[in-house]
Amino acid sequence: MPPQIQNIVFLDRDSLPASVRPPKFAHQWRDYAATQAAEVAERLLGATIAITNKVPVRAADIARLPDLKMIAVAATGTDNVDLAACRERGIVVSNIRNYSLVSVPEHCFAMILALRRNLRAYCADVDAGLWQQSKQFCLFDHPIGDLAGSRLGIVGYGALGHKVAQLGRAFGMHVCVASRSPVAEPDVTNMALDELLRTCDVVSLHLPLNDQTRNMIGAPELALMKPTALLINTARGGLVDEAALAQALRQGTIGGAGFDVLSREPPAPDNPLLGVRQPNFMLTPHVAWASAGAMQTLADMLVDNVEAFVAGTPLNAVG
Ligand SMILES: NC(=O)C1=CN([C@@H]2O[C@H](COP(=O)(O)OP(=O)(O)OC[C@H]3O[C@@H](n4cnc5c(N)ncnc54)[C@H](O)[C@@H]3O)[C@@H](O)[C@H]2O)C=CC1
Ligand SMILES: O=C(O)C(=O)CO
Repeated sequence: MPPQIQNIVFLDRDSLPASVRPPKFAHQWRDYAATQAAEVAERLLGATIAITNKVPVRAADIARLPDLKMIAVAATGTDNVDLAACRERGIVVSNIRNYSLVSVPEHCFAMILALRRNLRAYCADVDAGLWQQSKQFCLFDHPIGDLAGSRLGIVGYGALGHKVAQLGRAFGMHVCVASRSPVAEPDVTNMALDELLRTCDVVSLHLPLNDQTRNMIGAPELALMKPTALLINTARGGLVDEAALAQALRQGTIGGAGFDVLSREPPAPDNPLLGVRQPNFMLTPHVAWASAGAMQTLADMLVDNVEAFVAGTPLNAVG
């Protein structure tokens, strides 16, 4: 029997500026630069393998795609795919693991250091000519903190949580973890989420978005945090109630926040966090993963996943 030709469709090719090698099996490949939610089913018609970075593939799409056998997610997070509908239909969903273990933690610490040392406020002062008017050699008008000796709280202790903890220790921070099961590591203090929020100086989120974690940080949780504490979110926007965070930042009930993700991306103009123009809030456009090296590793792993599926030995299956 001749081998079946796989029909591969990449829904958002422009979201991965890296070289994607052709898979080593008979196939037809179609790229779309970007795809709107309403176009998904039509574009995947006849596809056996779908590739998506962030385009949603929902139950209603899956119901219209009898040929679909695999969804290769070009990311770690699979919250854009209806995993239950895929399970029901026997569609294999794979993700990319451990590709950004340098890029994301370094992005977290870029934000933590910038916020703790008030770099945005100082750079704005220099841009506004305030240093030139200073009566002494330095201009000191915003508080600066050190990381050494402070508490780093990590929520979700998987691949990225571990790496962020390692960097935290290198900065002399004491690592506290809120995870689903206690961590047996001598230099980690296990805590319930409430205690972690109450006692940590920096809180960094590293867990997937799902029905259990959606909006897990809302007004009551933010109210537990120290007025000097920083909240860092490079995981998923839906983990945090954005209106409640905007209010906490405006009222100064937390020290600051560094976010790389929002509940909807690209964000709607009325996203409450877009309106927070304060130096103690930093927002980056979902690029923590996007060092050139991490993106190329991801692209290579993506094709590994597709090849493994076609060989009958799926890799990184989710759900
Ligand atoms: N901003 C960016 O560019 C990137 C964002 N991400 C996000 O980071 C997330 C984490 O990535 P990894 O660490 O690689 O994933 P991972 O699967 O290695 O770790 C996730 C951890 O969260 C834990 N967890 C799940 N539910 C929990 C709960 N309710 N309470 C406490 N812990 C819980 C899991 O047990 C696991 O240890 C991804 O799901 C993705 O959404 C990942 C890569 C890049
Ligand atoms: O890998 C992920 O989950 C990301 O968010 C990067 O796209």
